Amino acid sequence: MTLTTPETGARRAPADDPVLEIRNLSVDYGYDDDPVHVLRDVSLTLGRGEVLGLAGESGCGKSTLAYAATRLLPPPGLITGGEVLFTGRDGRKTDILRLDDQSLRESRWQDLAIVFQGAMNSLSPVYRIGRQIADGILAHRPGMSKADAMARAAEMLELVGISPDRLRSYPHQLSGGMRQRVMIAMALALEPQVLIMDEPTTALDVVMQRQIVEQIAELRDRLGFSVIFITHDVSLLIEIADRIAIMYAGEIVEDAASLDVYQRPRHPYSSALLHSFPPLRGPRRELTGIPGSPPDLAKLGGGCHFRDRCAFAWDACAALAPRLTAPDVADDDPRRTTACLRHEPERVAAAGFEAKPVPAELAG
Ligand SMILES: Nc1ncnc2c1ncn2[C@@H]1O[C@H](COP(=O)(O)OP(=O)(O)OP(=O)(O)O)[C@@H](O)[C@H]1O
Repeated sequence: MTLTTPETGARRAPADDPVLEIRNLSVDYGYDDDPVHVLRDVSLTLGRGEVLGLAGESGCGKSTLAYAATRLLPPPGLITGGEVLFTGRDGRKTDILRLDDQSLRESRWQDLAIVFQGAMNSLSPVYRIGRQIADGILAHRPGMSKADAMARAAEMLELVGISPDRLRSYPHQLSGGMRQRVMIAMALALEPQVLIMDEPTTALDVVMQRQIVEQIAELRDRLGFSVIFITHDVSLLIEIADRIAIMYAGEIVEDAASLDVYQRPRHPYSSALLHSFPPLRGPRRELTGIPGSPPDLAKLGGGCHFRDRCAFAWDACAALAPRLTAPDVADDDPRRTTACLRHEPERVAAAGFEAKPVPAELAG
């Protein structure tokens, strides 16, 4: 699989032409006096044509981010701050969080489409899939004839590698992998510029996962849309993503080019996560897992939230919250960021703690 642009064959430069900018997004769950701050000041930029992977253990807030950024967050979730700026093909920026209902309905699926976890189970069992895809198209293109919508549905099925004969199939006549492809076909039918995929392959076996990931990469190369691909399996992201953001306890802790995350992780959590999943290809890595479990977001204190599970933590980590900064490693890509006090020696020293060097494992 290639991570190349169709026009130039060059690897994409990250985010110098942003299509989606999530800035300081914060989300609480609960309306009472003691809500849980699930996302805190999360910022992420998706470049045009880029595949951005978002990885982290279960419960770190990946789905919350996807739902909040698309204004699909169900109660008791509440967006408490931030912006989600979408840049259209004409260069105009709109803040999705501030769109009125009508504009939001128009924007959804046309600008930004979503395939959620278990989406394949949301197909109606009583209608043939051709009708379901065509209905989705007609909801946004009321002037289109039914025949044209059905022709478009056939075209979309072909695009995701399903024979148009299957237009007349009911969902139960398709395998799980085919149903998930139907959902991808539906999401792409209105030619959105951004596709958000939340664990789109988790329910599928490894072979099917791989086929679907390869297909998304191929479609992206062909059609030029941008993707946020969410998964807990960072190895899968190495296969598809140009850039990877690693989330932990509701915050981004590392954001870098995919190969940099894979070969040169700078955050102890990224490194630990890489050692939790077998790579899909390439040399085998020792699988060590991550000791302990993620913190309860309702009981987060100060300092670094990963410190109890981190092999490199020291007393500064209990007192200071790390900030996303350029890693303290010579010759690193200046655009990459990580949130670990090992990379903030001056701040640590200024706060009166001993500054510790970046360990060799995180400086390679
Ligand atoms: N409806 C809700 N009410 C209260 N807390 C919630 C609700 N939904 C999610 N949460 C909490 O928000 C946090 C983030 O959940 P979220 O589903 O976004 O994480 P995730 O990283 O996508 O996990 P997974 O990979 O399991 O989907 C979790 O700690 C979860 O307990």
